[in-house]
Amino acid sequence: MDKKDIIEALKKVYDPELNKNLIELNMVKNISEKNGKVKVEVALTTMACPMKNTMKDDIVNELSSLDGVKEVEVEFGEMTDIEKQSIFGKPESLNNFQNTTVLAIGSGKGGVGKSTVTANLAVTLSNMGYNVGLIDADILGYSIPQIMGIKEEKITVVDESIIIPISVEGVKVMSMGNLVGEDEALVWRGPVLSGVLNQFLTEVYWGDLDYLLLDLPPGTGDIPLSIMQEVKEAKFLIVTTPQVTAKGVAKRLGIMAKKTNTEILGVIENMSYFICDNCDEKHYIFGSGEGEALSKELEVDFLGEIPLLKEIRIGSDKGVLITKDLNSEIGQVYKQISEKIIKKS
Ligand SMILES: Nc1ncnc2c1ncn2[C@@H]1O[C@H](COP(=O)(O)OP(=O)(O)OP(=O)(O)O)[C@@H](O)[C@H]1O
Repeated sequence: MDKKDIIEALKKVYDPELNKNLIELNMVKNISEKNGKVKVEVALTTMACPMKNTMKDDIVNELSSLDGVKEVEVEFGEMTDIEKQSIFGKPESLNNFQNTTVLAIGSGKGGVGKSTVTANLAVTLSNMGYNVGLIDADILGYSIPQIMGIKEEKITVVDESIIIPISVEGVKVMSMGNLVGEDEALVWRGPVLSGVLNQFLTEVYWGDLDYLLLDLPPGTGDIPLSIMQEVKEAKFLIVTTPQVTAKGVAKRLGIMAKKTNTEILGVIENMSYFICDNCDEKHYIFGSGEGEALSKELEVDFLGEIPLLKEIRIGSDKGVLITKDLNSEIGQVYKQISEKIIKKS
């Protein structure tokens, strides 16, 4: 039996998601044959690949049709990070973002208001006269279109290759939510998600930006890590709430940033206090001082406290940005935080 025949047969087996054959994708790591028994070792982009069984069946079918093959064994392994990058690409070194400050906004826990803070920071920076872009890097759990009132809008693609972001309140926005239907089931794999983010970074026509904000998924998963490792220009902002539990998990993100030598611009505490309608006093209902304590523990700046406001919640439910008016009370809170960011970036 000639190995060349086996390779030719494997060229007929495609990764259904990537639409390329196994040889082209360099997925076949080893082929052995003894007395009509063929063993093929295949490296997948992830062991959780939902197409594993389909690929196995295809390999068995193709190889069984070769003369002399009596038995086919398929063994799966996983590609190395470098091999994955050769398939999905790496973000370019942000060539067209030479004069852009990239701000990656992360949190430990979900629900601390990171997306709300990102959207309002973007609008505030834009109101202060800067050119601002925003990438919803929470590819599957996107909420930026809802918060910014652009749920119904669709991204424009010119000449099948130039992707034009949506403009809202002067901010250019790119979110998966404007590319797919709201309830569309997205069962994507880690490397594919990173691939989408790379595309957002490299294939979208952003023009000249002063600031590019990335709304990260919560926690310390693949996306925050790949940004820390690959988007060297990114500076991190950590959003937390006054609860001790939120601080604990946010700290892990900070530690991850430190380990990867990623700059942390500072910590923002959201939902810090509630101003009572009747007595006009600040009530620290979730506790106080945890955001500042986190910044001290991470040895980074504390950038400010954002109040818990009914209007903020209503605003994001309705897609109305509360910081549209830079001179409003909340507009001023965001302006002060933005000024600190500008100074440090
Ligand atoms: N300062 C605030 N005052 C009142 N409500 C707020 C405030 N910040 C955020 N919210 C509300 O909290 C909810 C969660 O906010 P958001 O979606 O921004 O959180 P998140 O941290 O991005 O969550 P996830 O990471 O899980 O997507 C929303 O309903 C939002 O309107």
